[in-house]
Amino acid sequence: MIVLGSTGSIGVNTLNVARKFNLDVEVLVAGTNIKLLNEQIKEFNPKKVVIAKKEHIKDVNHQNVFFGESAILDAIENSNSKTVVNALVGFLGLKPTLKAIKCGKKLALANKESLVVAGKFIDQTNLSAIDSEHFGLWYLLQDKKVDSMLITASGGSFRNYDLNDLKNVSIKEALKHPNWSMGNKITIDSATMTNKMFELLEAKWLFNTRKLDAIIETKSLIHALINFTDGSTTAHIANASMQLPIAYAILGKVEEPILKPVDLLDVASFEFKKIEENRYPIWQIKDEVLGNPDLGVILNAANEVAVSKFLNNQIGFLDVSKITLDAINKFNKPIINSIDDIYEIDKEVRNYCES
Ligand SMILES: NC(=O)C1=CN([C@@H]2O[C@H](COP(=O)(O)OP(=O)(O)OC[C@H]3O[C@@H](n4cnc5c(N)ncnc54)[C@H](OP(=O)(O)O)[C@@H]3O)[C@@H](O)[C@H]2O)C=CC1
Ligand SMILES: CC(=O)[C@@H](O)[C@H](O)COP(=O)(O)O
Ligand SMILES: [Mn+2]
Repeated sequence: MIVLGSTGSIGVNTLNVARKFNLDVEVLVAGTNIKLLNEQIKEFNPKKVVIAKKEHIKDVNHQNVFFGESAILDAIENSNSKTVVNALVGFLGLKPTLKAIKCGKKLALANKESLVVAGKFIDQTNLSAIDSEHFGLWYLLQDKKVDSMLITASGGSFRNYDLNDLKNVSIKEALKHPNWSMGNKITIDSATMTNKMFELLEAKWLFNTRKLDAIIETKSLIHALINFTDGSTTAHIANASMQLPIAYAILGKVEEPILKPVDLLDVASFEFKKIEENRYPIWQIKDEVLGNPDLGVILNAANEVAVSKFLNNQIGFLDVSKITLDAINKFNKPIINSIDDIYEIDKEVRNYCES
């Protein structure tokens, strides 16, 4: 298989699954963590490696190293592998998603931004999503009439902070997720609840319904619930590890043990909470965004600019949601008829939010 983003949180978990099931790794794609990449090269012996920057090529212990976006696309096109795992973060993942689909590859898609911005143009015939909540929904779906679907949120790094303190929180505090170990960008998305907004859009495209909502479950052990028309509700419960969703997305069927089952006596109790708009201002636009999923490209572009500014110490935590809400207010009627429209609007929104 090809692993895009092999040095990230999902990438490393993907290679853990590859090790466990003895899967062949033909191409590794990484950004700037060359030390970890070199360890991965040594263990998995890929035929080709792609990195972000030309100046790092000399540090990579491999004969066949390329760099940049077009090299990622070429690597997908010229590979023998049937499966591509896209664990890149952000808008950068969209072109590789489209290329993998065009080349007829099976796509294990962690890069949720691809669906957020371009869900209506993404052919899902050979696609499996790598996201704990959507894996949960997929696992729960059975041949019964579904009324609605619920995904859960942890509440993020600041779920217990006094609201008055949110103005001055540090980057270090924001990166302390209560339950999951993930990359920086998604950890901030989780703290603002934008990750859950993305996941509602992701679910809309994956399951073709708008009867969707999210609630907080503080232990991240219940990932998804389905309300069936008959009045029953089922819940997907699993320990917080991405190895289960990744294994299913790559292998389709898994009969070996992957995780230890949750010990409910040990857990003792669950706590559920409403997602409040005063703590998570982004939640004000939930219905608007679900009602018009084309807003996903605006939401994503503004959020990427804002999160990057926050992580570079240029703005405060509360400004992240402010920038995103302002962009949604400004670009509230996007006209999107093609993938090219998406690249154009993405650029326009980024320019607006940067200025
Ligand atoms: N982490 C999780 O548990 C979950 C993540 N997701 C989604 O999966 C995706 C990945 O998340 P996560 O693994 O946490 O993110 P990380 O930040 O941990 O990893 C991102 C990966 O992309 C690589 N990368 C970044 N920029 C470039 C570039 N220009 N060229 C090539 N490679 C690049 C990074 O390389 P390097 O580090 O070497 O610079 C790294 O390997 C996101 O879309 C996220 O929303 C979804 C559900 C759960
Ligand atoms: C592991 C995973 O799927 C993440 O998307 C996770 O859900 C993020 O945590 P939050 O529930 O805090 O957004
Ligand atoms: Mn998730």
